[in-house]
Amino acid sequence: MPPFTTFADFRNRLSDLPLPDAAARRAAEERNRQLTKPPGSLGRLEELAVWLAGWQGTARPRIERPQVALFAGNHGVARRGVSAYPAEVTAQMVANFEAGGAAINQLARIAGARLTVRALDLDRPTADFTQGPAMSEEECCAALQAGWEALDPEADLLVPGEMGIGNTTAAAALCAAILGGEPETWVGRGTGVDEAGLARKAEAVALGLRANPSARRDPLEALRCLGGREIAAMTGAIAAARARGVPVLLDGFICTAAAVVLARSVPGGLDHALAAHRSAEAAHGAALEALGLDPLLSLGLRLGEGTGGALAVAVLRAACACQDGMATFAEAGVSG
Ligand SMILES: O=C(O)c1ccc[n+]([C@@H]2O[C@H](COP(=O)([O-])O)[C@@H](O)[C@H]2O)c1
Ligand SMILES: Cc1cc2nc[nH]c2cc1C
Repeated sequence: MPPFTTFADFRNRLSDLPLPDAAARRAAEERNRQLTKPPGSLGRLEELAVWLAGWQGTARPRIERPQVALFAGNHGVARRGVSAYPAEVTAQMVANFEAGGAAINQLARIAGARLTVRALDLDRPTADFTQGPAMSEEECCAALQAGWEALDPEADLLVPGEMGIGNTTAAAALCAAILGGEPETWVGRGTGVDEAGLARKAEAVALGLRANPSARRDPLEALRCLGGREIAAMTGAIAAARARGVPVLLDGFICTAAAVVLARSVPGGLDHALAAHRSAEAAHGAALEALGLDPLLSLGLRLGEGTGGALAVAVLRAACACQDGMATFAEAGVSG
């Protein structure tokens, strides 16, 4: 397939989306009813098994090849004192991911997930969005395309992850433009900024909305004007997974902002996604609520990198193990 170079190409690629298999869902519900437990006693695990059954087209779904697709990008807005860390940390952490020394390397390993890392033009930060658009449509499409291509054709579950100093400010601006509300309600402590840093973040978001009036008109335009390359790449990867019917576990606030773009630009675009966790970033709960997503975990994480998503793979595996391995009442001779 040719790479998309316009937002229209991107939308076209998502015009005919697969639906979950209703017969497989019913078969999974039927099997679930026969397993040796009181109905509903495995709580959300039961819903997860049925949900996965729909996407995998089988009553006994399994997670065999999960992928954590990690993207890194640099942000012009980082020059405005909106992060507790300098922008060089983005590239330094990419080296750390490649050497196996970051949190996500450990969590992807114990999740049995393949970790792929894609750094996007780190020596060419996006433009400072308080002065005008962060990216051209061409640049934004190149990042969407990089994300689309990063999805492993053999993956049966995707966890998008990100690293980008300053990106909680970009994510806050995206949420404000697409979901509405005041800048102050969307900014949070990120990597750990103080009160003054928080005020600079709110100001940057307010200036960004003023400097980019087109951002409120269209979610992909918001992505171009206020987002960043790693955010656009996550949108592209989540979209590629949707086109292939591969389930997605969303990570923290920045990943959720990338998902907001897709949810609000393509009908049903996020039907294949669950929220892995609610991060400690103040506005993450509100962003999840706007998407109608109820997070699986809440562990106070605020790291990004796909860490919350990688942790939640174990929850999906647990749902599959029970659905597949439990005996039925008839098999076990247990009175139903
Ligand atoms: O995932 C989250 O909810 C999350 C919350 C706070 C910070 N982060 C990570 O921290 C970086 C952004 O923080 P900041 O303060 O530089 O905007 C970026 O690399 C994210 O992966 C991630
Ligand atoms: C050290 C460090 C690691 C990170 N991983 C994701 N975001 C990060 C931000 C910092 C500062």
